[in-house]
Amino acid sequence: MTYRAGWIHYTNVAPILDSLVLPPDVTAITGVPTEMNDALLSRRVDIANISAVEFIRHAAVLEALPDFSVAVLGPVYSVNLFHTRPLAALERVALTSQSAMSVALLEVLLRGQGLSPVLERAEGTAEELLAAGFDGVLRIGDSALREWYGVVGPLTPETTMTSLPHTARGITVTDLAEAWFERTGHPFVFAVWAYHRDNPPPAALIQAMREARREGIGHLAEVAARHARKLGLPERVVQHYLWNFRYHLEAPDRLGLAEFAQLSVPGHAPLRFGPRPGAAAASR
Ligand SMILES: C=C(O[C@@H]1C=C(C(=O)O)C=C[C@H]1O)C(=O)O
Repeated sequence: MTYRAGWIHYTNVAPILDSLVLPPDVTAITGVPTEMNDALLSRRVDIANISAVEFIRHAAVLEALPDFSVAVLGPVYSVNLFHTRPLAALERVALTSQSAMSVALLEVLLRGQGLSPVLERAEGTAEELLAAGFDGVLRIGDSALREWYGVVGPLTPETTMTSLPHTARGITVTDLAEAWFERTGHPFVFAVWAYHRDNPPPAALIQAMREARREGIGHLAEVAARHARKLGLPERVVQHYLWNFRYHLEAPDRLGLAEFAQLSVPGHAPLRFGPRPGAAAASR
């Protein structure tokens, strides 16, 4: 039987997905996070890199690969709240319909500070929505990275990604993963590779994904150069953006995930992960 994968193919997963050679009998479709979340939950696909909050919400039926994540420790650059007033004064915030995870993170961060602006779904660029009367706009993925750089860039030979300002031209960019780090000291996990517990992926697919990730990370400069051209961003920006991700769901990432799970879905079912690489061989 064919095993169906659903990939969120933002630039941040390029180091895993770009060199992936699917084994025979595995097919793949692509889409934005909310589409892939739905596709997995309604079983239109069998495995997907989904918003981690959906994995938490459906922990009773889902399991995740033990060593794959889209996570960061500190800024992520592509999950941004663009705002024209201080956070405490926000009244009306536009949310993208592409995202589940970042919306949940924004809610946790706002609630943690006792803030409750009106949150509304609305599509458009940050500058369009700010001009349309929103005082905050949440954006994710490639367009958020581009818009961030458009507001706070350009890099000069003397500056680095981390030294760029947070405010320029009257717009402040709050990087939600950086805000999470400041609050918790932990990484933030945006996505995990999840599947229904009764339908785990074939070993050949997991193996192919691990090989693809090794290849991608080993050739990060080339991956970054290719995507920089597509995005219309300097290579330096995309290279920094990509090396900054944590793709292996390591112990610190799991800590961050568990902490977020407790805050966002109190009383959730235990989070389950498939066997770690080499676990079967080691226990024989
Ligand atoms: C960091 C990002 O992570 C993505 C954000 C997601 C979400 O907000 O629901 C889901 C999957 C992640 O790969 C990003 O795309 O900017």
